[in-house]
Amino acid sequence: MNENYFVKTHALGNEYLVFNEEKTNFKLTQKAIQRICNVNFGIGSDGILLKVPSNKADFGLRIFNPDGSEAEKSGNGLRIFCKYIYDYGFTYNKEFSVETKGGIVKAKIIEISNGKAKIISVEMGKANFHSKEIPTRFTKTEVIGEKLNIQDKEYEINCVSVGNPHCVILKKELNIDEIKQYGHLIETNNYFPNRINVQFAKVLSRSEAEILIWERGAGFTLASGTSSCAVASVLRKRNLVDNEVKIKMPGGELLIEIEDNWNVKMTGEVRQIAAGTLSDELIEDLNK
Ligand SMILES: N[C@H](CCC[C@H](N)C(=O)O)C(=O)O
Repeated sequence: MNENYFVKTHALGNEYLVFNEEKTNFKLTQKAIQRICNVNFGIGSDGILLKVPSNKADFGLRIFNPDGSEAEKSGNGLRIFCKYIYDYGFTYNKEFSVETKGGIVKAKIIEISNGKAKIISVEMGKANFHSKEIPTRFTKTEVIGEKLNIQDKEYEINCVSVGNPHCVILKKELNIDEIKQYGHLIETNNYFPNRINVQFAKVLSRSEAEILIWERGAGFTLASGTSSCAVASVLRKRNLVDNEVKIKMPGGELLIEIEDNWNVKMTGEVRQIAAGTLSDELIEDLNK
């Protein structure tokens, strides 16, 4: 593998660039991440995944949002990373563990097509509703059905961590303009010290929900794995769904399974878009 080699892969239209820390000769500073993720001055991406060493799991992963902030976890990012690990021969096993800042997860390659991983499932860990641990500044132990005023709107919010923080709002109808207008205001609201990912969710049945996503540090995205896990957990907590929930997003669908002890499992597709090498000129600019 060349120096500064990257792979660009999408999971339901949520795209990430994967780099191997051992093979990069530039520093992934906040400015470098913003530049690489910018479609005009860089490659363009919803985030960056960096393969790093781990002494607790088979592989280590760091996840960066396009604004340069670091995320504890990413569901689509994890499936994309696992595909990279399998496709590029870092392991021949179909099951392995990955350490993220938001905990260690177990991944399983479920379907292989032409020798490449296509469907992957990840045991994402436990959904955590404890408001301080999410974290939120609400004084109640759990933030389920709490009121949050944002300008002219009064939202009823439900907060959960699946390794990273989420704020789920149940809706009768989903409106893209509304999440684009209010998403950032909720993300950066004073109640959320580490900012927060935001979802609007419409329940379709006991086994299906449709969602829109506003991601912390990224904005409106077509799909999000941890968002799907967060919504399914909140809907289960409110007893609006059963243990298996199909989450429909603008970019596609994920299957989320919630065990009675709040262990969350996510299964879905991943497809590679391109692979290549960053140019010397870009590296020169990144190292400036
Ligand atoms: N923006 C998220 C990380 C990416 C999550 C998303 N892309 C996913 O698939 O889970 C955060 O700051 O927590």
